[in-house]
Amino acid sequence: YKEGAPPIESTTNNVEEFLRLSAEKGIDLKETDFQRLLDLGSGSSGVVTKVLHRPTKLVMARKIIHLEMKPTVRMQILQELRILHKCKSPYIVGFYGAFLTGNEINICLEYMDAGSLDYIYKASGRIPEPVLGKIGFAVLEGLLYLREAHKIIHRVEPPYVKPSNILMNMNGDIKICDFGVSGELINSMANSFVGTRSYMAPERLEGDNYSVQSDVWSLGISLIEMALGRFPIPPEEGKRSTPMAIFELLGYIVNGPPPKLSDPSFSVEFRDFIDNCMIKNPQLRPGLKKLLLVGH
Ligand SMILES: CCOC(=O)c1ccc2n[nH]cc2c1
Repeated sequence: YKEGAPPIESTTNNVEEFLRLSAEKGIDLKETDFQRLLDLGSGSSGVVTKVLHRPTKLVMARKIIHLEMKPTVRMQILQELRILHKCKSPYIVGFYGAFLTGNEINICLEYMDAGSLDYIYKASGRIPEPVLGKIGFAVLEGLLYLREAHKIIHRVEPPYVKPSNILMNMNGDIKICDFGVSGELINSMANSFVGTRSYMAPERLEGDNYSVQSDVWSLGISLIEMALGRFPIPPEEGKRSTPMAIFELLGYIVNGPPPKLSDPSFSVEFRDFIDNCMIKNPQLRPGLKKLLLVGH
């Protein structure tokens, strides 16, 4: 980077560039080096802001998680987040590093300038099948990478595969973020966890032990949501006078038929792919590798 050069927006090798620079010049991330540029939203796990890291002129997404926690837990969380330095995949949002400010954990991530897919589908109406195919492929590859390369299976809750956790940039890259690498972070957030258990697979809602297949269910219901432009439970929104309450919705997921993409404007192959993701019995639901084969 050169003094006075424009901020470096999102290109996929930013993280390597940053890590080279920071190693070379001994730069470590600290609060005073950041300039806030724009609020990106607050997800289930924290407030995210577009920031400029002045020393490297890199634009980043900084996620701030406020946690009242004992110093030992804080150090444990930072230690666990270091795993993210090793997560290098075209399907996983890049990680620049993390640091503490008071009672907050600051996680600095690759900035994805097209935003999250829940924002995108809400802005564009529905997402066309060819794009949904790319999304499905990217998420499956990302999950497979996390599981194979780092033995990270998504921990208990919240479900990580949902449209707000799938990000896109103007290069057309699709990456997942917010996967549960830090057990302590998840535990600390568990009681402050609010929101969308509705992406959770029926077996998880019934408290069965975690199965990796649960992410497949979450992917399926996310793809239907992006295909239809609305969360697919209850099936026909129009027929109801009142919106379904969350406990009714969870009961429906556990006891009702699985959501289906029956719209004939989608190919038979895609609808079969979705039906496979939405098989209620996790033993019968296909795994990541099988679905990646189906996809081709
Ligand atoms: C509201 C939840 O948004 C996020 O978690 C998040 C994470 C990394 C990002 N890079 N660019 C945009 C991002 C957004």
